[in-house]
Formats: sequence, structure tokens, C-alpha cells
Amino acid sequence: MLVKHSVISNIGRLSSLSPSSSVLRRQQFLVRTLCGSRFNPLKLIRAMSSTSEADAESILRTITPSLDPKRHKGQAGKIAVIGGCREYTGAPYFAAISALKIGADLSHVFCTKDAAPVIKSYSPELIVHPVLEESYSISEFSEEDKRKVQDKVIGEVDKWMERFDCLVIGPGLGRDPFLLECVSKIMLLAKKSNVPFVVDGDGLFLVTNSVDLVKSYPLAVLTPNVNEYKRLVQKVLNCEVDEQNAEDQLRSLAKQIGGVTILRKGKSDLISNGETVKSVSIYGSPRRCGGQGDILSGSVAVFLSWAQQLKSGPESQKNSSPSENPAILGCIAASGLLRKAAALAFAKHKRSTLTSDIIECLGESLEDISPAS
Ligand SMILES: NC(=O)C1=CN([C@@H]2O[C@H](COP(=O)(O)OP(=O)(O)OC[C@H]3O[C@@H](n4cnc5c(N)ncnc54)[C@H](O)[C@@H]3O)[C@@H](O)[C@H]2O)[C@@H](O)CC1
Ligand SMILES: Nc1ncnc2c1ncn2[C@@H]1O[C@H](COP(=O)(O)OP(=O)(O)OP(=O)(O)O)[C@@H](O)[C@H]1O
Ligand SMILES: [Mg+2]
Repeated sequence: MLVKHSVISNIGRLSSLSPSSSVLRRQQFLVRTLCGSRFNPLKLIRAMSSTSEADAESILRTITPSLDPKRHKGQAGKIAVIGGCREYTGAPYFAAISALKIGADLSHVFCTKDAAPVIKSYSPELIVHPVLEESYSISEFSEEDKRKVQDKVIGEVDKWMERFDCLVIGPGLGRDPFLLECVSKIMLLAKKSNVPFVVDGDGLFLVTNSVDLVKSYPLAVLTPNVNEYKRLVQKVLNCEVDEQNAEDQLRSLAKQIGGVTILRKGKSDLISNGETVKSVSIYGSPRRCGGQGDILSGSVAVFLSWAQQLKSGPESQKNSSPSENPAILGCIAASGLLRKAAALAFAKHKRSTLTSDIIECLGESLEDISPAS
């Protein structure tokens, strides 16, 4: 009876999380088990323990570093966004400025020459490198000269690489073949230096066509939206997205890519590294304006760096650090923070809520969850 009572209260708690269809199916299974004649407490406890909703707020509190006067500039994170071209200047800006607003010390953007003055004009806080080249600007060049341009681009990024705690590759990158070839080399450099990276937007277009770029790199995080996820599933698993078995399919996908972490964005965000699957279903906003995924990718980069710092910190810190890997923790914290900020922005701006309104609420969201003092 006691077991029955606690299960019922757990079901109540689950229902308040605006559950995903998989959580709903699990609840239905629990109710069926409870009310049916074959009531089996052990089976029930097993089902409850596989419930995957993460406690995003508590994880965020644990991994966010304190504002210690002894710390110097750079220790709270140095992030670089690789993205920004003629068409898209908003996406890299959103990712890079979100990283700063959350608490990173330095945020760089590596973009094309056309995009750089525009991105700089949005904010003096960002360090903008106009180094990427698109095919149109080298169309008259010989093959040898093109190779020289590529080497120059790679060299410009490489001299900074060791200083970064995490890269965000792809927001507003575009799909120019020459540019994407350079970016694949940048990914190889990051792997060589053991720098974690978050792949989003057009970076996912690149990775979907060349999965080996990220395969088995444990410090890679992919953050696909609905279209990007569909293409990834088709390419890697050779099938269609299966909403009925969303968690298992995500786990298989991450496993098939050698244990990279995947954050599948949607009504609930689902996160897996091929072993565990976690969900974040905190209520966000019904507005689906473009740019919210860019906030998320910039945020994942910061939280991943913090979670990693905590893991590799002094023994006392290590003991208090959660057992999950830093990439999973970073995804959970970022998803929780963004969803809360989106809810705050929507409460203020309703139908006119824009991505910049959500960015303005990141600080309030963070303060609600993990006050500065
Ligand atoms: N303000 C901005 O600058 C923003 C820029 N964004 C950037 O926009 C780019 C595209 O992101 P989306 O989320 O729209 O990407 P999606 O993949 O969701 O959609 C892109 C569009 O391209 C089409 N498409 C799909 N496959 C294609 C292919 N193989 N070749 C050509 N087109 C294809 C889709 O039908 C869709 O209309 C990314 O770089 C993203 O970061 C977005 O982040 C939104 C905000
Ligand atoms: N149906 C939904 N309900 C609630 N939240 C959602 C929904 N879809 C997406 N989100 C949230 O919005 C955020 C951005 O996801 P989205 O799918 O819009 O990314 P995106 O398409 O890559 O965005 P961008 O326009 O920046 O490229 C994620 O944190 C996700 O949790
Ligand atoms: Mg996106």
C-alpha cells in the first residue's frame, strides 16, 4: 500500500512536468500496472528508476562556479563560435553573446570577412575574427592559391585553439563547400588539442555528410533541431524518426556515432551519449522564433566548460561533482536555463517575444536558479 501511495505521488509529480510522449507512455504503463490485477511492485520500481527527467536546476547550481575575487579573467570560460557569413549574422551573435551573458569571460567569433563588421556592430563585447572565406571570393584563384588560402584560414584559428575551453561550430555558418572544407579541418585541430565542441546549425549539415568528423570524439556535442535530427537519423541509422521509441532511437544514434552527446531539441529536450538518456521538460515558451537554438548552443559551451572544470578541479571539488559526464551535464543545465529564460521573456512580451528578449532574461533566469551571492 505504501509503495502504491508513493508511486501515485510520483505519477502526480511527473504529470506536472508537461511530459513528452515517452514520459506519458511510461505514466500510462504505470497506471495500467497499478490498476491491473498483475500488480508487481518490483516491476514498478524498475519503471520509475528508468524515468529520465533531469533535475536541471540542481545540476546548474552544482556546476556554476562561484564569483570568487581570487579568480582572474579567463577562468570562467573562453568560448569561440565558428560561424557567420553573408546571409547569417544573427546566429553567431546570439550564441556568442549568450555565452557572455551566462558568465563566460571571453567570447570570440570566427566568421567571413563580410559578416565581421556587422557582428562587431551588434556588440563591442565580442572579439570578432574576419578569417573565413567563401568560394565566391576565391573563384578566380588557381588550385594552389586556394590551398594557400585554406592553410591561412586554418593557421588563423589554430593559433588561438589551445586558449579555448569550448567551440561552437555552425551557427550561421552557411553551406559554402570551400568554407565547410576549412571548418572540417578546424574540427580536426580541435580534436587534436582535446578542445570540446558543440556542433549546431550548418555545422550539423557538414557532420551529417561526414560523420567521421565527430565519430568517437567524446568531447563532441550535437544539438539538432527537428530537421537536423531527421537528416542525422536518415544518414546514420538509415531509417525515419520513430517518435514512439524516441529515447531508444536517440540512444542508438549516439552510440552509432561512437558515444558523442546528442541534445535533440523539441517539446522536451532529450539528451544522450549512447548510454544514458535524460530529458528536460521545464516549461519554456510557445514562441518558436528563430535564434533560440543559437542561445542554447552558446549556453551548452559554457556549462560544459564549467562541468569539466569541476571534474578536473581539486579533490574536494571532485567529490562534490555529479557523476554524469560534463557534456551531459552541460546540455541539461543549458536546456533548463534557456527554457526558464524563454518562459520569463514570454510572460513579458507574449506574442512579440523575440530571441533578443530571451537573451535579456538569461541573467534573471540564472539568478532565480543560482543567485550570485
Ligand atoms: N538570425 C539568424 O542569423 C539566424 C540564423 N540561423 C541559421 O540559419 C541556418 C539554417 O538553420 P535552420 O534552423 O533554418 O536549418 P534547417 O535545416 O532547419 O532549415 C534550413 C532550410 O533549408 C532547407 N534545407 C534542408 N536541407 C537542405 C539542404 N540539404 N540544402 C539546402 N537547403 C536545405 C530546409 O527545408 C529549410 O527551409 C543555420 O546556420 C542557423 O544557425 C538560425 O539559427 C536562425 C537565426
Ligand atoms: N515545441 C516546443 N516546445 C517547447 N520548447 C521547444 C519546442 N521546440 C523547441 N523548443 C525549445 O527551443 C529551443 C530551441 O529549439 P529549436 O528547435 O527552435 O532550435 P533551432 O531550430 O535550432 O533554433 P534556431 O532558430 O536558433 O536555429 C530548445 O531549447 C528547445 O527546447
Ligand atoms: Mg539551429
